[in-house]
Amino acid sequence: MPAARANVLSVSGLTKTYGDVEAVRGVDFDVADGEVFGLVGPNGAGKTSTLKTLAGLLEPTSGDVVVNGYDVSDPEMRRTLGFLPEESPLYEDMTPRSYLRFFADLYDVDRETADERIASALDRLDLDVRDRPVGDFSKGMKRKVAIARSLVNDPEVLIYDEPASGLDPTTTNVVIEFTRDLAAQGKTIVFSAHDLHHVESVCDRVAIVADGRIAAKGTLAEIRADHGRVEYRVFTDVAVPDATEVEDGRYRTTVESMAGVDDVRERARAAGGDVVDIRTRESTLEDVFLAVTGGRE
Ligand SMILES: Nc1ncnc2c1ncn2[C@@H]1O[C@H](COP(=O)(O)OP(=O)(O)OP(=O)(O)O)[C@@H](O)[C@H]1O
Repeated sequence: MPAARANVLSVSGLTKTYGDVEAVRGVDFDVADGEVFGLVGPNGAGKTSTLKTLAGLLEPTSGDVVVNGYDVSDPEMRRTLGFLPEESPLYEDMTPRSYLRFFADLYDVDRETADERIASALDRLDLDVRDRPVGDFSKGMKRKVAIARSLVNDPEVLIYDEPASGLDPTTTNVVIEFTRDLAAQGKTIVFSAHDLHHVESVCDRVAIVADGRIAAKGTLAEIRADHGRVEYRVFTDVAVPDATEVEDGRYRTTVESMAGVDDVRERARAAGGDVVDIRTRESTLEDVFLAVTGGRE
């Protein structure tokens, strides 16, 4: 059995309130070294508040957040992580190169190392235009510059708030592939997303957040086992109670257990027909998401 990886990030009993609004109401999770952890949830669930707290930009109302061995209130902690905010305003007059050099200087990265990191990130993100002001850039190009910015200090931990939201499909793919690359290099990544397919394709573990709480958490297999269910679609050649006619003379009944399948078979035989096909369907992450969040998008 491989040795357990150390936790790089640990959140316990986190709450965040804004006046009367309880945005985060007791969130707990740990993220191991090199793991990709996804937060998904409907609008207003508390994802951004949680991520900004992890990045040291918001003070928790209560609870403990430890990143890379630092309490989140320790300014040193911020040097060890890279944060990509949901909206990242850039200095519009600067070129990507001058903008990214400016941030590298803030982290005391020497010029040669900074230029190597900047070129490598922009190459991998497919951003060729480097000498025009960022103000002329499309949303996708600006997002790539913001992603490169999160890497200038070569952080171990990356906190990305909806890295691919609002981007066209090509740019989305570049960003998702890039996130995968970072994971393959061993970075620890916590990110939020609306698109469940991104989460499914990139994350080792996921938390589904609703109303400031974690409604489900674990690997996709664990979440499915805890919250999902198996459906059996039983096809018969005669009508049985509760069946839907799917084509001429072929009926479908959906049940949730083998006993249910047997029941349909008995009824079909009693009606002079039989079961002609059975298909099983396991819950997808989307089914679980809709079930645990009460169907909110
Ligand atoms: N600065 C603030 N002042 C007051 N309320 C806030 C503030 N920031 C967030 N909220 C409220 O806190 C709740 C959680 O917001 P948050 O942005 O953390 O959710 P989210 O899951 O990231 O949503 P989205 O997917 O829409 O970005 C919402 O009800 C939001 O209106």
